[in-house]
Amino acid sequence: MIDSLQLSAIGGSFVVVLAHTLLTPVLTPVFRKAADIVYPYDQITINQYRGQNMQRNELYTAAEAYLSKACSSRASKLKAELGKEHERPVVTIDDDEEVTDTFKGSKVWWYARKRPRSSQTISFRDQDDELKSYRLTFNKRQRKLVEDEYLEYIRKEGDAARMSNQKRRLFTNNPINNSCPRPTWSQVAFEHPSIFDTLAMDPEKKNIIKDDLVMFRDGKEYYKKIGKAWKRGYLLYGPPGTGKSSMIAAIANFMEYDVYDIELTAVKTNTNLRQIFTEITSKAVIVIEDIDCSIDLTNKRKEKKKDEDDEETVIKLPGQEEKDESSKLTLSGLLNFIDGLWSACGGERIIIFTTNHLDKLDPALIRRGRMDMHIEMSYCTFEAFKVLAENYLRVEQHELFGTIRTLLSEVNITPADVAEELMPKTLVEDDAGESLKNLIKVMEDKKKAEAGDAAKEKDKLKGESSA
Ligand SMILES: Nc1ncnc2c1ncn2[C@@H]1O[C@H](COP(=O)(O)OP(=O)(O)OP(=O)(O)O)[C@@H](O)[C@H]1O
Ligand SMILES: [Mg+2]
Repeated sequence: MIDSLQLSAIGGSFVVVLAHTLLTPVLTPVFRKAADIVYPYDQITINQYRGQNMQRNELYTAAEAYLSKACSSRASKLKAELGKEHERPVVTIDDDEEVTDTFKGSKVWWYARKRPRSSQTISFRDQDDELKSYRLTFNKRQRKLVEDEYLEYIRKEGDAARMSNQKRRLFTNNPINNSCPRPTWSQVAFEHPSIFDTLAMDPEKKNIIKDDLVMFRDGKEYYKKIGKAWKRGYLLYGPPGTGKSSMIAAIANFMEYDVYDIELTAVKTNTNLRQIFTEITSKAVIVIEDIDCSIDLTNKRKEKKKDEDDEETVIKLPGQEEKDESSKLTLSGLLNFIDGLWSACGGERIIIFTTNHLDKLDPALIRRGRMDMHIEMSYCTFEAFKVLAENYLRVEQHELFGTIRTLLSEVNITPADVAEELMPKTLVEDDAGESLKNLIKVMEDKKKAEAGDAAKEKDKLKGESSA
């Protein structure tokens, strides 16, 4: 009979691992029965990390949030930290403290444990020299209720509490060097204010993206049914200042996910990449910005014969020596995390690449299925301008809108440049007409400059052909 279990949540199902038996197998049934009468309880241990301490155990995180919400009032030893938006301190039960909970009329005991990490244990979190866990104790008769219903209930309630309590976080991977040979993450509170309403782009396009995100968020069962990992890839491309980073923030805010901003140049090998990926929890937006600057794929591809396998292409990091073959990050390594076997670890993840140069990327990296949706962030259209005018000037209509519409169809101006002109020059100034006139002047100057450039180019071509 198993009396003590270790438990982890992996991709939606619980895996029960035999930890040790409190009663030895040699006990006779009669003796066992007597022992059950003396101590009729079973225990489940929920460790903070699972799998050689490589991955966070999401059941632990959920239990922590659940206990904070539902049981902390019954504990006498508590710890407090600031929650979302610094609004109110969030109180959780302290280490070595026990609280009780009741589920469907049955009482259970939660005990928060902490013990020192042994020197042999591998950790990618150098700051953690202690292993934490919860020990859940319950009457043997409630074993089925706990395993089948209570733990799932804890996970759901805990996840909901975590979302409403916790500040969302922005993670970035630290560079690997002699003093820090293993990949680690740094984190800060994610407080970017960009949302879909403030994003300047065609409302129709915006709605398509929002619908796609909602489909993804609610699609756990669907993804399972079709046998696909629960993840979605978006490729954002367009010139600088068209809102790619703002779109990432809007997606993260819309989904209420944490953001993992991966600095590929700080990753040296496929092993490092695997280590940082396995640390990422679910409900995450994984971002690789300016992917064309982080990696150099095209030159290598050109050197390769056409029929060679794309996926063996070496990703050459800036400054990395050609001869440095031992420490390399390969395209196959990166693809493995986007849609290989490792991509299914964690679940509910959005992967976003951004680039200013779509043509510089290897087609293997951005093919549909890997990057499911390609989103062009374009120069400012009239529809996008109206969003900015509403946000910055609080005007929906103005007599100058007609002129602006015409100019926007004639010159390429980024939403960032339009936003700059619409921004009042002083905090007290609130003259929409003045800001719109400034914008018109900037666009007219741009138009003249472009016309001058075109004329010069024409003259040059004429000169060349007559020579
Ligand atoms: N589509 C947009 N909607 C709203 N604001 C925008 C938009 N595009 C740009 N901006 C404004 O311009 C600033 C720069 O935009 P952002 O950083 O999102 O551009 P980007 O496409 O990521 O540029 P880069 O390619 O240089 O990284 C933002 O802080 C925002 O204020
Ligand atoms: Mg950007």
